Amino acid sequence: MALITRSVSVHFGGVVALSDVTIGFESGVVSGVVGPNGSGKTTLFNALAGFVKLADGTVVMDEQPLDRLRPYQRLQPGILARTLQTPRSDPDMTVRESILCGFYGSLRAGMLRSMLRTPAVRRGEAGARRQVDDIIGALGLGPFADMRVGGAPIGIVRLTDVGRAMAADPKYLLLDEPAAGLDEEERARLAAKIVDVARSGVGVVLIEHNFPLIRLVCDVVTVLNNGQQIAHGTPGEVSREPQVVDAYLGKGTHESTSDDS
Ligand SMILES: Nc1ncnc2c1ncn2[C@@H]1O[C@H](COP(=O)(O)OP(=O)(O)OP(=O)(O)O)[C@@H](O)[C@H]1O
Repeated sequence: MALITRSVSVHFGGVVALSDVTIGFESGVVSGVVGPNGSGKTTLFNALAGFVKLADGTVVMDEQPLDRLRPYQRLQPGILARTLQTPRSDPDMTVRESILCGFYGSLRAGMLRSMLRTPAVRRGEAGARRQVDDIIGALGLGPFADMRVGGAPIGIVRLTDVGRAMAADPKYLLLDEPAAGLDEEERARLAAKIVDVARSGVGVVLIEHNFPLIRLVCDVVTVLNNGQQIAHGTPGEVSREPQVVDAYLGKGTHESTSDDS
């Protein structure tokens, strides 16, 4: 099972944001996407989620083409979830409420059953609350659970956004720089949870600038440059590719990456 872009190109006027990109993001795997600023990483997520028009190519999930599905049809609980580079949680919600929102679609029980609070509705809510507690615990958000998102530090806001996306129980989880602004401890917890989620069968795709984090969590990495895929392989393999070093990692990193596998 995989989420695949096949020969995808995206243009913004004269700007070629993606050019003939074919990548498969597999279930149960953490796939990294790296590249310099403006290389097309977020556009790739927008192409997967249906937020941009493809100039060419197609997006396929588990052998089904997604091209006719609009973003709200792709970003459904149990299908696809994503976080944005700049989280957009409601600032007046608490961290716990915000994560609980991730369950919203899977809890939709119809107005009448919800109003009557039938046993099935109550069981669904209780199950969701338990899972929220698990996510809060795994991401270390316990001390912040009742804090308003609007008053929380950026690292907590970002982790809340990741928690909300995880709560949607997606088949594929797209994380756009989720570790930006996190301290070392938060990053380590996030890394462990990402790997956990992938091992439970979810295909996790991670845009990340921090290469040590990529090494820690990613099974495979794709490197983009100027909208083109310039490398694909394990973190160790791609970090040894001269064109990746030149385009992204910076000269002088050959030595520091050479003992990696
Ligand atoms: N809505 C848009 N309209 C016009 N140009 C855009 C739009 N979105 C992206 N671009 C351009 O497409 C190219 C790829 O941008 P994209 O945001 O995908 O890169 P990125 O790798 O995610 O960058 P960053 O690391 O800075 O987030 C850039 O040249 C960018 O300026």
